[in-house]
Amino acid sequence: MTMHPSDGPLLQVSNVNIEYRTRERQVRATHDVSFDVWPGDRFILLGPSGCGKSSLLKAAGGFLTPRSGQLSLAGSVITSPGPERMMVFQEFDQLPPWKTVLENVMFPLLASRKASRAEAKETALHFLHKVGLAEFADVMPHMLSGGMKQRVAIARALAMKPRMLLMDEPFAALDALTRRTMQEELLALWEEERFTLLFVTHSIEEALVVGSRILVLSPHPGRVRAEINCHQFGLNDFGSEAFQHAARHIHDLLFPTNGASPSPSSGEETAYVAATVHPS
Ligand SMILES: Nc1ncnc2c1ncn2[C@@H]1O[C@H](COP(=O)(O)OP(=O)(O)OP(=O)(O)O)[C@@H](O)[C@H]1O
Repeated sequence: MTMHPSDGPLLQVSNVNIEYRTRERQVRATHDVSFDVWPGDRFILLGPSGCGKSSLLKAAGGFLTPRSGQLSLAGSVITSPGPERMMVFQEFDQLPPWKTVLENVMFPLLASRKASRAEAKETALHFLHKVGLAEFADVMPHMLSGGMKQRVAIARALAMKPRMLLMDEPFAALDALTRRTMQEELLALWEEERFTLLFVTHSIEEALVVGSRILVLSPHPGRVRAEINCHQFGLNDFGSEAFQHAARHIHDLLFPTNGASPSPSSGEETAYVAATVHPS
């Protein structure tokens, strides 16, 4: 990581409107979404199905262009995918099945000409070791469990030393225990590598555990509902009163009752979560 926090946000998302147009219809996925991700942030996009989380992640990845507004990485407008933004998806089939685990991790390093074959192998083995899979380097992906495949995908992304790691519900298809372990491992990797993370989830608990900041989105089209600081929570806080309170608070933001706008900044709530709520 070469950027210093004083250099400004790493990712700037400004008034982004994303639309999909098919022959039959036009779908507005996001409306006027703005947020900043700073170097070293673990920034979460949280919201119900259809609020445009994946669309925003794809736009940050350079896989789609917003109808209006813009996304910039370190001041340069994002117009296409690039090796400095690596993506990890939810699906277990993101690893080409004809390549071994090692070849899978080496592939982006070789394809982007970032490393010679020997360097790529060394880096790939280093990151496979970090995710606990060095012994599986010569195995084919179909012989791995879902969690192991996700670990390979994470190793493959981190091996590129990206400026930003983009993760689209990477643990959503895993069983609860594996999901918890993977969250733990991701946080341990972050402690070591301090990468900048943009992470999509629809789980409030996962957002609070994995994130340092949460952008809460409301659906149809996706709008910013609130921004919440949550760096104080870790895996050991799951059952704590403060954690439960923060989770309830986010739940109320996502599902306001009687159309009322919840007020997060009143009284005792501020002791648990620092939030900026945006008017609906
Ligand atoms: N390729 C596409 N063509 C047309 N509409 C799309 C396309 N991709 C997404 N959409 C629509 O855009 C909206 C936002 O979708 P998106 O996948 O970004 O939301 P999401 O919050 O990630 O949802 P989920 O949690 O269900 O994945 C939805 O209404 C969806 O139907």
